[in-house]
Amino acid sequence: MPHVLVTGGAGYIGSHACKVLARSGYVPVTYDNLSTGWQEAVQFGPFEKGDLEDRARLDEVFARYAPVAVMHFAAFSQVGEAMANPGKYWRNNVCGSLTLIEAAVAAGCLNMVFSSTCAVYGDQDGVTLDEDSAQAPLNAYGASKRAIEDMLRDFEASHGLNAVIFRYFNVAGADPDAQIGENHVPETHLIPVMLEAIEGKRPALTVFGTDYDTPDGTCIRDYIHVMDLVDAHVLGLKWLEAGKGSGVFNLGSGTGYSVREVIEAARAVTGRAVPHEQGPRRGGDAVRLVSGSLRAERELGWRPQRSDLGVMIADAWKWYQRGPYRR
Ligand SMILES: NC(=O)c1ccc[n+]([C@@H]2O[C@H](COP(=O)([O-])OP(=O)(O)OC[C@H]3O[C@@H](n4cnc5c(N)ncnc54)[C@H](O)[C@@H]3O)[C@@H](O)[C@H]2O)c1
Ligand SMILES: O=c1ccn([C@@H]2O[C@H](COP(=O)(O)OP(=O)(O)O[C@H]3O[C@H](CO)[C@H](O)[C@H](O)[C@H]3O)[C@@H](O)[C@H]2O)c(=O)[nH]1
Repeated sequence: MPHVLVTGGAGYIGSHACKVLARSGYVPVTYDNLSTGWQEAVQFGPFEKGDLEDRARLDEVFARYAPVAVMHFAAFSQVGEAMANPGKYWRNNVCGSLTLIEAAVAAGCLNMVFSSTCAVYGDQDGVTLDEDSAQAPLNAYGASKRAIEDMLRDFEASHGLNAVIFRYFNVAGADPDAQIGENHVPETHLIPVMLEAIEGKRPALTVFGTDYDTPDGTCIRDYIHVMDLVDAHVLGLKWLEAGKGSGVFNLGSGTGYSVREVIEAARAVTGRAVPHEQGPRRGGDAVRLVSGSLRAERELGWRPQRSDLGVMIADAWKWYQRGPYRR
């Protein structure tokens, strides 16, 4: 069976990708330094511990498995942390990706699926975003991802590297079997933070800003189920294997929900109130990020199945109740 090198395969999205790759006839080889990931999440193929910046280790792993492609998830990805410590983001995300890309090209592995983000767009004043929207990242995280996109284009021009770039909106939910799920320490993402507040693991959810120019004053995001997202990755891999070249695709549901609407949906799904309080705006947050593109559906044949807000929260809740991985 063909091998796929999955950087960040011990993390939230990467581990779900490994599950879907394994059932699609590939052997996912996880390459991860466990900085934010979990060895317990690596259940669907071999694990190679290593850092993106360790070129010798990468060369060894490419030589050992001769992967047909790389799925590159490994990165730091918290907006708040990127505002406080931009150097950490430029070094890990950009320098790490450069080392990986050079190693892939040297090994003759010229297909890459890359995790980018809607944070490359920044705030576009209430516009729904398609792949050609202007880019103005508001933080070092989004800027680091935009730089990697540029890097991939340069390596395509000079070395024939083909890249499918996916710009994710807000990824949510968990494996419906609850075998794997989202587990960040500390957790910063809205839905798992809400579930922690419901369970009393934190006193309350702080709503970051209630004075935005939106119908209820809170930020609007487009949530996409992690299983739908990783299904798109397998389609992207097949696109590359079919020799269709590089492409950029938004991955979102096209529907925006405010923070208050997500809180209400969590109450409806769990039957429990979400303890919450109003707080100041969080630096680096865009007001509204919603995908306005059907390119992935049109060109890849992608059909999201589980990206209803209630289903995403129900799957995250089921995983949360099973009990997350522990350090
Ligand atoms: N979660 C979201 O909503 C979201 C949205 C847009 C984009 N993304 C992107 O998706 C990707 C995966 O995000 P996630 O939520 O699964 O994050 P995660 O933190 O759960 O997973 C990232 C994984 O990468 C590993 N890693 C980080 N730096 C590494 C390095 N230098 N060498 C080796 N391994 C390293 C971590 O240990 C972790 O297992 C990231 O690139 C992120 O920017 C996520
Ligand atoms: O405790 C919290 C956590 C979040 N929020 C709000 O909930 C919304 C979603 O916040 P998340 O932290 O869950 O997600 P982000 O939109 O900040 O970030 C996500 O989208 C980004 C693009 O903007 C990046 O791609 C990032 O990796 C991905 O997690 C935001 O309006 C945020 O202000 C709160 O009010 N309280």
